Amino acid sequence: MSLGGGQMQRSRGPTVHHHRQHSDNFIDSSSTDGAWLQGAQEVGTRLNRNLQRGVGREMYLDPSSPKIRSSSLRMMSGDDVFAGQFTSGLLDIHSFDTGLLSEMSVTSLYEKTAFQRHMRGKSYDDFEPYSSAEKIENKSRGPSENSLLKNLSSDKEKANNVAKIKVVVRKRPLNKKETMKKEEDIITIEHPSNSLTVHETKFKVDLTEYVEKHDFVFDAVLDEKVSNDEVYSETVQPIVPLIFQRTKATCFAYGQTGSGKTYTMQPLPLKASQDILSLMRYHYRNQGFQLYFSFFEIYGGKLYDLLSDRRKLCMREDGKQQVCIVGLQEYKVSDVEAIRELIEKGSSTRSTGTTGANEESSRSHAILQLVIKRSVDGSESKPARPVGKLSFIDLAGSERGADTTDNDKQTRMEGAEINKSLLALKECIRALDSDQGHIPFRGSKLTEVLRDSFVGDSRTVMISCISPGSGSCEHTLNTLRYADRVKSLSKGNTSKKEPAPSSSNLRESTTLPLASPVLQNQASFEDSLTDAYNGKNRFGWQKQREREATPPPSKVERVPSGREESKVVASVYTDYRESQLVSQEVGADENYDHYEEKYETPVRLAQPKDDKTRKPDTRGKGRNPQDTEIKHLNYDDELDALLKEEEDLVAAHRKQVEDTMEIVREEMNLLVVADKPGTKLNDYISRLNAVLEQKAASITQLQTRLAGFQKRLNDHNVLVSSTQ
Ligand SMILES: Nc1ncnc2c1ncn2[C@@H]1O[C@H](COP(=O)(O)OP(=O)(O)OP(=O)(O)O)[C@@H](O)[C@H]1O
Repeated sequence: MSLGGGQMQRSRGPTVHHHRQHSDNFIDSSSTDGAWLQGAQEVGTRLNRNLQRGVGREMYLDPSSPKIRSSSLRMMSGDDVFAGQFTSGLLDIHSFDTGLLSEMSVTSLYEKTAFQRHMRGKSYDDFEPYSSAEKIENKSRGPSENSLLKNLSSDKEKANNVAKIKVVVRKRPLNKKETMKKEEDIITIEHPSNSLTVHETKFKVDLTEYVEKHDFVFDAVLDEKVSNDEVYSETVQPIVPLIFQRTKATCFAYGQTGSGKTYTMQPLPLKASQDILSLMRYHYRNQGFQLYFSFFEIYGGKLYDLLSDRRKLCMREDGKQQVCIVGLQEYKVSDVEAIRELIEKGSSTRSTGTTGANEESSRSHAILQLVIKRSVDGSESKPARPVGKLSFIDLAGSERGADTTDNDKQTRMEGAEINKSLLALKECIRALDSDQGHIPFRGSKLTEVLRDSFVGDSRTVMISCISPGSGSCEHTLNTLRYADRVKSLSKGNTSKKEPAPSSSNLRESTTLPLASPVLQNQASFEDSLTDAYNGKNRFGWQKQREREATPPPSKVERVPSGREESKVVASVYTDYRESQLVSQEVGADENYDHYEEKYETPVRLAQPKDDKTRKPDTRGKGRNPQDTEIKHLNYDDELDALLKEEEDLVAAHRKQVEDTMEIVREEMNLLVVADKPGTKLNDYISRLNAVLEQKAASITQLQTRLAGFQKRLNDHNVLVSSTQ
């Protein structure tokens, strides 16, 4: 097997690691600041210092989150260090004035094919993604843009083949802590097949060490040498053009604390914004598209606006079951610089805490949304209505629920909430991918908020982040199993079972080809509408048109475009009272783009699991209670199966411990009898004790998880009985 990335080292020597990406607090422990905005965002951090000074001080004084430690504090404490220091990248940004550049026609862009090149391995520097991106935009024919336009030029048919769910795994390099602890890199990656193997060290009952291999296959597997730019071109870039065609796309990172979720997610929105703005500027020029930005977090089941002093938000459902986030500030943005500032501002306000694995660990799910709107007649003077949405979710660490070392009440509550939402998210994705009529979005706040991303023409990209160290083996396997389950039900593979661990069980890839999402060659927006009307859009375009007469959301802050003004805008905050009133109005008017047709869709008749060809009936309006019951039963069955699996796991572990203890007792008896000077009996006993402790710890963890499952099952039953 050719080893991509970190070769597993069975020797105990220092493990070689790659350190291609800039990270102050990675490997070099002298600095531990920065998570969401780390490394590549230093430039922005410096630029945004004034903004932080002006508005950041009260943000972390929220009494409802006593454990929250805002990174604003730390950033502000470093003012002296950064004052007046700008990198050349930043100066480069300012040396360009996009407004003065003449716009290049799409045709001429296509002619510049010599400039088109594949992003992988040749992308612009990770250290200054924003400045580089800005330069590319201004040059009008940089790789990012051309890559996008290339997508646009391909056959439209292929767009329909873009997988609804794409599961990508990213492995980070060993960090300094792991290296110091002499942890081995236990992940090997094989590139052409996108397969990955976890080498888990285990002990037989006679305490002989052996390695168990767990093989997985995903849509893409990215090793520690892959840059953030490459991550972007592999994950989000292909779906950017689709959001101009009424697609709701969601990209989220999943994985244990410290595995690189924030590091991975943080640059993506900005890169996506860059591409969106380029498309608006060149491909959809003068078609009235506008880009809106919002950023909030879900912490302990509550919503907070990260761009508005962590103001508490409420989620309400209107009469048509549309979710409105009351009070959420949306910013109209028209240049990358403004977006960067907003990202920085929101990130510095996010709830973080310190864990053993990560100095600045995210305690919340952060949701950053880019909404494309379009004014009714294509002119910017008229109110805009939402067209498509791209949501980025940086999830809290996946292992929080099983975190037994940090088990104060608040952490346990955080863990319970996080577990609940992760399970609910998985259920929604699975339902979504198997075209089920019923999407269980009520399972958690997270999925409720993302409700409109789970209906209609949606796309989901899941980036599973894993730590390579042997000390994280169990969490890594959990992450990969979660990812595997999300993927395994997609496109004809209904197996829920994870592969039996062995060295030769590499499964066939369940993935679809990584087709570029494609739009019609130089298609106009009107062309897209025609396609939607012809049945490609499950929302029903007719209704959409009727609703277009509805006034637009008045909660949107009108942001003047241009670099100078954008800074002002980023720090403008409307009066709380006013925004509440306006937001409530918005909710009442239901003037957000509604896709109520989908929500009113009757739950379809349960179909045989192997019948993949039948499509759900999304046209009728009637609701058959019997069908609903069947659906709920199916959902119950799934949860029961999950629970059963978990119980079996616990039982298996318990049995293993009992067997081991039995053997230990027998062995000890023999050894005690045979003990003579030099038999190293004590060594032997302490090794046995270590094994027992390890087993006991994993049983405790499993029991905690089991309790979580049971609670969710109860919640679920309550929910089912209340909806019946
Ligand atoms: N691919 C990578 N290359 C270099 N450094 C990385 C990479 N991934 C993560 N890191 C570093 O690892 C540390 C932890 O990463 P990060 O904060 O993104 O983890 P996380 O999964 O978001 O954790 P949490 O769930 O606790 O918030 C950071 O210092 C980050 O710079």
